[in-house]
Amino acid sequence: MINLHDIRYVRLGTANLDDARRYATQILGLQVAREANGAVYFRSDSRDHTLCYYEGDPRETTTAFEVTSSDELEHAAVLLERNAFSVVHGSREDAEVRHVNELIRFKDPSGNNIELVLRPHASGSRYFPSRDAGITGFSHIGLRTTDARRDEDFWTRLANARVSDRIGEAPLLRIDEVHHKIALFPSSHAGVQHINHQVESIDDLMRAYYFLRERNIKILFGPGRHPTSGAVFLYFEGPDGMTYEYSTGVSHIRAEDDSSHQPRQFPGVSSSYCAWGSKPDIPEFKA
Ligand SMILES: O=C/C=C/C(C(=O)O)=C(/O)C(=O)O
Ligand SMILES: [Fe+2]
Repeated sequence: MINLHDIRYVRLGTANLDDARRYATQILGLQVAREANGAVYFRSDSRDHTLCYYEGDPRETTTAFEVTSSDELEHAAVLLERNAFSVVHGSREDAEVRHVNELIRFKDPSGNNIELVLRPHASGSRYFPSRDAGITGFSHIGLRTTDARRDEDFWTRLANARVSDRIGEAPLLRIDEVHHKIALFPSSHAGVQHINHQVESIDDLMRAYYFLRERNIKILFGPGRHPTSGAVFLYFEGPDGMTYEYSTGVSHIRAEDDSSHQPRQFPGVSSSYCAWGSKPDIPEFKA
């Protein structure tokens, strides 16, 4: 079993690094950790970085998960290879660029780029956001899947993910007590579908709504409440067509309830995505 300890960072190629930097700081509100070798690293919490934009193809998206020991990393590599996934061991330079001690890379069955990293760096300095967006940290991603059942099997059988709920064929998967850290949304192609940051309160979310509208940032969904995790959310458009989400109040499934938790099946209708009646302008969320 691949033991995913936590989601760690997303790496995104971009054709315009200046625009991406401006957006990530002035709109999203993240802190620049550093700029180096054609890449900008952003912090959202106490970690070294949780987002990296680099000069490259915007269709190239990568998600990293932390594993907790060298044995776990090696075990994951062996298990993946045994199941016919091709695994690349990151070089020393790859690890340095990612501010981790070691990593392996592979593609999930849909072709999503996944990295497993060992000892990703923490930061000794306090997170100091570029604007007061109320961000408390990077929390989850939506991943596109070309076959939701197959990929649910991959994440839950080969790795330690568990299904918290499903909307239609889309599973929301947890790897710790948080309702979900990965959500798989059916699509014709692979790639990160959305990037979630938690904010402190509904006030932050509503402040963001007016802030974004004033700056002509396209609101894609919300404000609303997800019936699944109970989180209040707002989705909006980022550089290169990426979707960003702020949400607050995501539910937890406590360790003592983990084995008895029964995923709920929500139908693929709009009220399963938002309990308040907001309609998504996001293809993967359209009922
Ligand atoms: O619309 C479906 C999304 C559900 C949730 C949730 O329950 O919080 C997400 O955050 C998501 O996967 O986007
Ligand atoms: Fe989300």
